[in-house]
Amino acid sequence: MKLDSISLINYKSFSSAEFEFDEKINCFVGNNGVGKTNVLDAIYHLAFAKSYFNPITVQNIKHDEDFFVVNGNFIKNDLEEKIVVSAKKGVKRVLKRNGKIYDKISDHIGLIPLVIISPADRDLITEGSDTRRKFLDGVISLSNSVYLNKLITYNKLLQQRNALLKYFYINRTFDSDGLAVYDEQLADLGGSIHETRTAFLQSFTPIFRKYYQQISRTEEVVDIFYKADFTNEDPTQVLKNARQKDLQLQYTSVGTHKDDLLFLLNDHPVKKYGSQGQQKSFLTALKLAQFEFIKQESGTVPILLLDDIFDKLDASRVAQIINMVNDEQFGQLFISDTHPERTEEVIKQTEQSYKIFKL
Ligand SMILES: Nc1ncnc2c1ncn2[C@@H]1O[C@H](COP(=O)(O)OP(=O)(O)OP(=O)(O)O)[C@@H](O)[C@H]1O
Repeated sequence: MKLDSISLINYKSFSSAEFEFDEKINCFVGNNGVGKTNVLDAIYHLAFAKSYFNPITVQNIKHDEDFFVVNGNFIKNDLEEKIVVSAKKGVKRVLKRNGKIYDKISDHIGLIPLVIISPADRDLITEGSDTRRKFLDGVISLSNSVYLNKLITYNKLLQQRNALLKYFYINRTFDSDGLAVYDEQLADLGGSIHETRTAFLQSFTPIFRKYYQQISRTEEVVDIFYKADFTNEDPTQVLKNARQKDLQLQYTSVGTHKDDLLFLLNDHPVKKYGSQGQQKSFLTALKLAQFEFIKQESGTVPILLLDDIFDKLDASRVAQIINMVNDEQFGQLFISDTHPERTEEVIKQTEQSYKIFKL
């Protein structure tokens, strides 16, 4: 998977720009705010039809303009893939592949395998459990559409059960059988979602730990603990036990929609006890494990975007990361950094072809 070139019109800070890329390493360097991350985000936009940083599409249109267009020329399996994503104020965004507009944008997801590692990933550590579930579900769903459908159905049922709880509360009524219908279905789907997540984490966690070890080269031990309501107990019983509480709360307080991942460093929460560099290493290892999974499942080497990767990491960890991604199992890289000299020095050591774009 290679990106040959992109052009941007009215994308964030850019009025108009074109870039022709090296097939291995591409670096964007320059001061804060010059648009390095914006270029990476434009590439992300081509793969996922949305920004990694700003989910509100129109806010990615350059200030005082009405539209943006991002054009990318990829090569996948020796074939050209011309992807164009555009958005206009007041109109739905449009995504085209080789001149043909997608009816369903979701059909595009997966065509351009891509992983981004960015300071914004810290949300995975600092934000609520939904951020971590999204990450987990995103990786699993890429190769498991049955799982994705189960998640969608589970969420629909959950909304219906919550509406029923609200109805009971407002009307001071209760219908045990009515609730039981939802409980059974939620327990069934939730139990299966829990099983898939457990099995996934069993294979994902060792890979993640391997990457953390490679980055840190220390005795530090990291782990991911899966915190779930539907464990060994019968999920129907778990839901039943929570009924009184749910009726008061008017929503379903237990289930797979409450699952969380606890990120641990030497048995302690990395959020509380990890240094900034350790947290960044943790997140980088998570994303590299995600990369390995996507590669396995798609059979294509994903594009890797490393946004501000050198920030907060010591020289040894930076060198380890660059060594790792220099390995032939990694493909084309896009890196952003504020220090041109530092970037070039590190990149030269890889003895790979590279291009530096001074913005
Ligand atoms: N819709 C928009 N229209 C115009 N400018 C925008 C828009 N969205 C973001 N920007 C501008 O883009 C700039 C940020 O660019 P970017 O995040 O790419 O910087 P960077 O070079 O990566 O900086 P840093 O080194 O601080 O990470 C800011 O000046 C911001 O105001």
